[in-house]
Amino acid sequence: MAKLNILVTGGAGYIGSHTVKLLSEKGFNVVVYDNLSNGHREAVENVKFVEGDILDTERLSSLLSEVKFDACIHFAAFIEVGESVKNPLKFYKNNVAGTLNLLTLLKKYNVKNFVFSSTAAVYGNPEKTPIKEDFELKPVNPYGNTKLAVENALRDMSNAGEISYIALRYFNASGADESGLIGESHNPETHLIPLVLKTAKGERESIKIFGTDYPTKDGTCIRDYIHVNDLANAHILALNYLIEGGKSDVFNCGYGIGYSVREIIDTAKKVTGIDFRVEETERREGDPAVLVADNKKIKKVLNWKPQYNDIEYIIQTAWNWEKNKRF
Ligand SMILES: NC(=O)c1ccc[n+]([C@@H]2O[C@H](COP(=O)([O-])OP(=O)(O)OC[C@H]3O[C@@H](n4cnc5c(N)ncnc54)[C@H](O)[C@@H]3O)[C@@H](O)[C@H]2O)c1
Ligand SMILES: O=c1ccn([C@@H]2O[C@H](COP(=O)(O)OP(=O)(O)O[C@H]3O[C@H](CO)[C@H](O)[C@H](O)[C@H]3O)[C@@H](O)[C@H]2O)c(=O)[nH]1
Repeated sequence: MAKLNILVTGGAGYIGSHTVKLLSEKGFNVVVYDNLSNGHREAVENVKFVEGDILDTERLSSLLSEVKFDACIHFAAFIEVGESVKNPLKFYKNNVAGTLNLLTLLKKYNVKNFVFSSTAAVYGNPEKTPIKEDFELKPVNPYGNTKLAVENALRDMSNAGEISYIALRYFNASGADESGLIGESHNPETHLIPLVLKTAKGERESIKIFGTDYPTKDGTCIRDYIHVNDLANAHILALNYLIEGGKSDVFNCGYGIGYSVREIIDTAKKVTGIDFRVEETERREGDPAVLVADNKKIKKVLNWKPQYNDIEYIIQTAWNWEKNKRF
């Protein structure tokens, strides 16, 4: 059977590059389309790479007319919540206008299957935990609003028969591939685990705990950290489901287990064997106290099975990467 052609926007980024590696291993023919605004060319050395922007209609059209794609997995976006509050237009332009441009061209070239990177940020400050997909969607920052806007567009397009899509609402992506060849490398880095490990490495003086007065067991925020390769696998399952004719849907991606900021720091000290400085500071604006996924739906419908659900393994793989980063 001929290999299926998959367009991966933002494939040179953190989650994208792990998914691209798995797609290649599973026998898909991958083309990465990325403008390298935050991605790394070295992260996708073994697949076809096109440097381009999702807002660049000409470049994208030329690729779509050259290759007949069976599906698109769309990671390309700006991701930093704090920056989205300061510069919302930049986020609406890239995450919403960019995605609408991509969807317009996919429609023109008859690419009907679409997997979208959504986020737990669409839930805002949920009243209950764990969070189910049918909870109210009320983002508390522009980043979350841009992701919800795209989810809405996809639902309406799907209802009109224009597309079949899966939106995956990621909780906290973390860890790195065991090969040590790819891993998380954001600039600036704002995510807790890489920042903690940079502190262990001596690259930063201390790790700051943003808020110790949350209504949680130890006063710090709780998150659901999912290994990036379990997330990558969710994309493969979503893709196969759509290709086999599955109907459009939305799924949480998380383990359903929460760890506090203090627990992450303690585990990092254990895994690295290094003691480092921890500072307790004010809350960071807009951080919900607890974000933990109810993952029953993705397990049931896509038969997703977590393989790396172990916080020590997650931090160990992130540490292996952090010590020997290639980019
Ligand atoms: N990291 C997380 O914990 C997390 C959580 C929820 C959702 N997400 C979503 O997952 C996706 C991937 O996140 P990530 O952590 O891998 O981020 P990342 O920044 O590492 O990857 C995003 C990639 O998209 C590219 N890109 C951005 N704008 C582009 C454009 N206009 N045209 C072409 N390429 C463009 C960047 O160069 C980068 O390679 C994003 O859509 C993000 O919103 C991430
Ligand atoms: O130096 C730091 C960095 C983070 N934190 C805390 O650690 C937790 C995790 O923070 P991250 O920045 O690593 O991740 P977030 O939960 O804020 O956000 C991530 O997951 C969200 C979905 O849950 C969104 O998708 C978002 O884009 C993505 O960055 C939060 O309580 C945060 O306050 C600290 O205490 N100190």
